[in-house]
Amino acid sequence: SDDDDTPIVRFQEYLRINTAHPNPNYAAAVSYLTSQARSLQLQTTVFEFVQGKPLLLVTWPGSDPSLPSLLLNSHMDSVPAEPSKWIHPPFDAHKTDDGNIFARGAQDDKSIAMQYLEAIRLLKSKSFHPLRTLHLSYVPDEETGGLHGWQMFAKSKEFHSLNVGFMMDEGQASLGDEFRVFYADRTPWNLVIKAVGMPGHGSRMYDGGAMENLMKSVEIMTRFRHTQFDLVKAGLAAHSEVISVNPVYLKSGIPSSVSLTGFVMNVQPSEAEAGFDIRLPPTADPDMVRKRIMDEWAPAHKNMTFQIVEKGPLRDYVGRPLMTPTDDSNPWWSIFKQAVTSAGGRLAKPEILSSTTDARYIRQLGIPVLGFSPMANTPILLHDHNEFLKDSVYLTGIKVYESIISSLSSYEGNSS
Ligand code: MET
Ligand SMILES: [Zn+2]
Ligand SMILES: [Zn+2]
Repeated sequence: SDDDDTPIVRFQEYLRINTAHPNPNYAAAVSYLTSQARSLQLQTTVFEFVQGKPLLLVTWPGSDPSLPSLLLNSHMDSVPAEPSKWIHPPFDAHKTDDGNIFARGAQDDKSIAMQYLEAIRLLKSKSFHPLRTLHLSYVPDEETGGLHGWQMFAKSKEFHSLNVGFMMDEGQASLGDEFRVFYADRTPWNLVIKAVGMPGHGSRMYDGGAMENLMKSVEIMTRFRHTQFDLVKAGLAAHSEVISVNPVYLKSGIPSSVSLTGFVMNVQPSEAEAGFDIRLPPTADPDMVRKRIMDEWAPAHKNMTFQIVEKGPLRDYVGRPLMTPTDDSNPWWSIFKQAVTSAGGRLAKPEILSSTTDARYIRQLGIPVLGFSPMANTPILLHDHNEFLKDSVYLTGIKVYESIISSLSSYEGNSS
């Protein structure tokens, strides 16, 4: 019946596929999206740059395939959810009487994944034909940093052959009436620092233990963190404009029994480590941060070691910061803005995203990318408990993409 095949029901079906780490069910997601795309007579291709991590490309050929194409991206994976902390199970996609659909991924970013397809459905029902070819990409591994997803895709001849002129990726919900739009991200570094020191009896006070060495570093890092956070608190910078340094784990101590009463607590360990989520804005100087880590945060003369995993680029191949122009120098920006307006939407001032998306891998190639998830009047719940999206907000987003796709794909200009 009509009731069990509506845009909302299809959104719920996609949300019920558990693609949360550490075991995202990519096969089920690809299969569902493929069947949706085929039902719209779209072409589908699956790439598998890394075994078990498929990437689905959906294509709506334009009437002039020689023009640079458009790409709308979303990632299939989600961060984990703690079901016991949710008021509705995170993979039930339960819809409340007031229309809120609860699911991990409802905002980040399964909404846009399905809105793209629903917008195409509307356009096809109106016999719209794109001039430029439109691609949708459904990618793995975003939440872990994209090393097995977009990092590989962006380097591939398969991507190059798509001749992408402009791309859109995920954005973030907006508390107010205006949609938010992002022209840059911060780049993540994962930093692990390790300290070693003399082990000893738990009752002894001595200098240079591993825990002490680690904690001294953590103090120094905390001071740096405050210099950055103070700028934000004083209103001198946005979160996205400073370098964030946040501890995400501490690990040390003698592995021992589970019960506290039977727990050995009288050995000072000989090794201790801490992990940090660091985010660098596009204008940050990575060498300054590397130098600080070497000289102050994990200095070799204090027997400390460190490892940085740089999850993605900070600059494009010419050495410019990864920022997409949001002025008249970028025709895609003007078309996008006009398309949102003509769908009845309003845009907030363009921002840098304080978190990170796969867009950095595509901006590195010199291709303009805007981050956008049309969710106005919505609490920002990505990665949080009880992530939800209201049905009416979701449906409005489909109309917004209908306008965006129709405008962008009709653009005749020959600028890439
Ligand atoms: C660690 S790479 C980025 C993953 C995720 N989008 C985040 O911002 O945390
Ligand atoms: Zn996301
Ligand atoms: Zn996320």
